[in-house]
Amino acid sequence: MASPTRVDLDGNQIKPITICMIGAGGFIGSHLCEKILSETQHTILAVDVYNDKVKHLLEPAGLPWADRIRFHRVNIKHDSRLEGLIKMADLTINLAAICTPADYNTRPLDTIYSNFIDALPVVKYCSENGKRLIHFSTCEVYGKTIGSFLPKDHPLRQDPSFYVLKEDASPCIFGPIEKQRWSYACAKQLIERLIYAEGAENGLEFTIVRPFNWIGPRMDFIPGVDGPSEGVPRVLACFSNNLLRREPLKLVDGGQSQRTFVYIKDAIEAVLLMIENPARANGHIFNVGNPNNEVTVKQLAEMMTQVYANVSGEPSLEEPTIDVSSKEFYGEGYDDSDKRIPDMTIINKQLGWNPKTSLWDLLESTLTYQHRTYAEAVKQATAKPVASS
Ligand SMILES: NC(=O)c1ccc[n+]([C@@H]2O[C@H](COP(=O)([O-])OP(=O)(O)OC[C@H]3O[C@@H](n4cnc5c(N)ncnc54)[C@H](O)[C@@H]3O)[C@@H](O)[C@H]2O)c1
Ligand SMILES: O=C(O)[C@H]1O[C@H](OP(=O)(O)OP(=O)(O)OC[C@H]2O[C@@H](n3ccc(=O)[nH]c3=O)[C@H](O)[C@@H]2O)[C@H](O)[C@@H](O)[C@@H]1O
Repeated sequence: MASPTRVDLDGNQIKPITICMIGAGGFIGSHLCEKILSETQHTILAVDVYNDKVKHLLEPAGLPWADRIRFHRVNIKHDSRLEGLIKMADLTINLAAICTPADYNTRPLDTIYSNFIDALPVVKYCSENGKRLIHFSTCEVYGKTIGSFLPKDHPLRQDPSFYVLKEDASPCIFGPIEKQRWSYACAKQLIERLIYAEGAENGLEFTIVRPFNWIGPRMDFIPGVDGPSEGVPRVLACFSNNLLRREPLKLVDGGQSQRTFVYIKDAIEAVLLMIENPARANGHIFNVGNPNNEVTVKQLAEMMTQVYANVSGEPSLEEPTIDVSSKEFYGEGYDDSDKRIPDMTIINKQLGWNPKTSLWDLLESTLTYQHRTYAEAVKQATAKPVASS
């Protein structure tokens, strides 16, 4: 229930504000809308081209927050209503982006336009109208770790200063231009630099968020069920799809890359703290991740296989994984981040935030959701038609 007397981290009463949330219909946006509507009195102008993931917050009529959310079907590439919506709000949160790795090397132009060019007017309107901006960047701006350039058995690879990623100290290390995987990271880096410069030269009040593999219910789509059959979503949805269809999970280049996964509900707590503590969040770039949940992709596949067997009651396959080359899986121009451990000093100091949920627990609740939501639909989609006599 929304408490009428919410206070910020400094004990001041929080006044309800209006938030223009661009990309509100996506994975993160849908969780953020849910949180804001159920726990605060803020109002949301929800902007997206799709609303399937927030339908439950918009209908039926008479929901307790009905007068605090309005969906605007707007494509920010070409819609003159954008500036008006930003002007009506106190704060703009920009989540809109192409952000699935399968697109970075196959649709590099769309990726660069979406992550840089299309974000430009949002920054400009916020700056010109004196509005606060929370912009979603990515941990991919760090690229590869310094340690990855050392020989495999070099002892400095074990030294955290060679791999832990710090907002104010780590360099951004991308591959060559022909590795088009980096089109996304590079576009996100340039928009971060532009926002930072608007802050420095024109006084824009901004916060930049760098999410580190946030995962949970409603992430991406299951190919052939609520997304294109040939589509390649991010790893959680790829592996969920394999498990639902009882196919081996595909390990790209052996699944040796490492990731830290954070539960979406923990991460959303961090975003709410940023929204409600502008004095502590403005001018900062924040890593938001869970350094305690590190696994290789291969280990993730093994855990998901085990957890899914528990939640579905179906035994796992005898050979639950297969190796595929990145060229076969993603095509020419793919490259990978080797390891992603977020340094948590800044977010901890400014907002006192720490993630709580273990990888095992977050996989249990997420795969329970995947099973309940998709198992029947996948069964129907894969059922062989009965031969007519
Ligand atoms: N999920 C993560 O762990 C993660 C990690 C790093 C960065 N991010 C960043 O966070 C943001 C949100 O990610 P997500 O996981 O929710 O992705 P998502 O794809 O689920 O959501 C993005 C939403 O933006 C909308 N959108 C895209 N272009 C638009 C346009 N031109 N006009 C209007 N709406 C448009 C899409 O329809 C979609 O609903 C992105 O900027 C992404 O780069 C996410
Ligand atoms: O979530 C994030 O923090 C960021 O990272 C993601 O990038 P990445 O982690 O590489 O994307 P995933 O699709 O989640 O892949 C993770 C790893 O699993 C591997 N993978 C993926 C899918 C699959 O079926 N098998 C497989 O081995 C990939 O090659 C990669 O090494 C995306 O770029 C963004 O959504 C986001 O900016």
